[in-house]
Amino acid sequence: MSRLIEDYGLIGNMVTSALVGRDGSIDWLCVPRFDSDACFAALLGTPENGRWRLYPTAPVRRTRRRYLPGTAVLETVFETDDGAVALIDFMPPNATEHRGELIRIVRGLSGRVEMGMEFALRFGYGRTVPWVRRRDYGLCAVAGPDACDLVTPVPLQGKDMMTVARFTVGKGESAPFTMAYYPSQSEPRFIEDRSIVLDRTVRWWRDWVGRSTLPEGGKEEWRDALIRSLITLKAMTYHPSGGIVAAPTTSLPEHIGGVRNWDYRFCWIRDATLTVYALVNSGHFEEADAFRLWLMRAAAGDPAQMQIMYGLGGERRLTESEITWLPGYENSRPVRIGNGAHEQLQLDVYGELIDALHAARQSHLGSFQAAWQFQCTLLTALEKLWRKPDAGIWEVRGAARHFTYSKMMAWVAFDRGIQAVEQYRLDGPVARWRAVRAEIRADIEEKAYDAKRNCFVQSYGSHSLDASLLLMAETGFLDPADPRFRGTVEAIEQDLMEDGFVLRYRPEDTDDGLAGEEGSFVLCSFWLVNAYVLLKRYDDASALFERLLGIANDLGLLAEQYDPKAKRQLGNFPQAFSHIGLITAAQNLLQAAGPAEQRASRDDAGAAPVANDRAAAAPSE
Ligand SMILES: OC[C@H]1O[C@H](O[C@H]2O[C@H](CO)[C@@H](O)[C@H](O)[C@H]2O)[C@H](O)[C@@H](O)[C@@H]1O
Repeated sequence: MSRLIEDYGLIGNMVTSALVGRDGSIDWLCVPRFDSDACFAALLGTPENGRWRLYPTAPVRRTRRRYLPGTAVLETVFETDDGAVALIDFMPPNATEHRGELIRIVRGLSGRVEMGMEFALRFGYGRTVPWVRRRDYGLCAVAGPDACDLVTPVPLQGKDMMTVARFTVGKGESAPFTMAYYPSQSEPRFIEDRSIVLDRTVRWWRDWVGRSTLPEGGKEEWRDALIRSLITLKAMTYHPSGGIVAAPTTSLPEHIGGVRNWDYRFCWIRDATLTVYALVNSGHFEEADAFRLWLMRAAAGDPAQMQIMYGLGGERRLTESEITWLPGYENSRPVRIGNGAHEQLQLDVYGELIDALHAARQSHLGSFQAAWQFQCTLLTALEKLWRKPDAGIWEVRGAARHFTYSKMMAWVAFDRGIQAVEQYRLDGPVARWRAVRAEIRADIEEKAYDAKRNCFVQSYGSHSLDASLLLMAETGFLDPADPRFRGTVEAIEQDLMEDGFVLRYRPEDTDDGLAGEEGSFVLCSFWLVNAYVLLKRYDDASALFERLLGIANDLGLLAEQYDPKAKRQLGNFPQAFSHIGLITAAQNLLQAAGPAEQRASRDDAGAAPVANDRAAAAPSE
């Protein structure tokens, strides 16, 4: 299939999600969970790999689409010479780990439009053709552990290993379809009136959005983009356990035709904690608490065995393998499932986690006694680990090295531990932690600073830049007024910017163990917005933010990367990282003291911003 990545919209039920093309074809759906096998995999193959298409049979003159405001309900309007229809796609948020529904309603808006339907269900990532039986309500399809009903009053027919239909819809009429999936050994569930479920789903999303705390004022488009990103992050949470996926897709390429294709349908501690951070800053505490409990269960046991990522239920074995029968998006092979990164050492996750738990503590979330004991154990493990080379935030598959960002986040981990003792009178070996914190700082300042260029570098002894260094002030490691921060930002602008967007690093300068190139990394450009805010370069910050809003698709969705030459999105879609970046940058631009400034100044959440008090908080340094 050669639809652009940005031609897709996302619908979801906080257990799984689907990608709907602007032509009305659902080309990606994994059931029952985000990380289950896909039953529609045309996204990474051909229509024979499974899809569900609803379309006007006459030529479409114009297509427009939008989410119903404040919801994840997608409406696509097709205009033909015979009239116009709206296709409404959504997944009710009452799904479980075993069952869920995808609902499609075709509504006549004007004239009389003939519609076609093609339903090709292929379990097992596009390979397994189910056994399909006719029912008075539609059809029932079964293959191995999976079953699915298609419930509709529209007459269905079998053709070429698919189910097809032709029907017409006049103004004011509608044709509903429910795809209900469940384990094949159980009974199908009663299907409710679709318009009642639609109303309930719309209300559910609007109630959720209504609980957000949004910055006052600012441009309407910025606020709309922020709300869309919040909804998109919420759609990536896995309600049964509190886990959060990095993205709901696998193997959308970082370079068309290349090998940089990864499975993101798992819970990375880094991505999830940053998601929680963005949600908490927007008033959504429930997700944070659910994630904290998920984390305590996932990482329970020997801290030396803590992984950088887990399955949605906390599963540890995420063995990477290839789906050889799928040709890949625009022939970008291999299509991978599982992710070998789960076995890597990535030191930054300790800092991200302890920083997020610190932020949660400042927001007075839940019971923190268990979380505090857990953090103390992590710091004990990190005391032994922080000197080791690692795979870094970008999960390089080349040789391990001493990444500056990893060391800085180890500094953050001890720093937040010390703050917890100082500010909340928690019990911990603070003198020892202060000594480790000072040792890490000295190590970084000695080995990762290029005095000639006045900038920090990607790893000890290297001359390459890395966009993660944009966070040096936001994490509190450097004062925003430190000339070395300004120097680092300027060096990144010179070395890593292409056509106005930021690369995470230059693959030609960084042995990441992989062939080929990649696009600019969307999150990194948002980090530059935040760095500009901290440097008080507000015009540059707004201009870059606007440019970034311009690369989102018409629905406000962002993939992991963007190719500024080809002007198209790349990588898994939509990606939590990109939407986290958008939310945080919007808050930094719209609030007098946004999250970057609060984090940089280590201000207590909710309190008035104060000047950076690093010297006072870190007397031993
Ligand atoms: O580019 C190599 C690596 O790419 C993926 O990692 C990226 O996505 C992760 C999930 O969003 C994110 O946490 C990480 O920072 C990114 O570099 C992939 O998952 C890795 O297996 C791969 O080595």
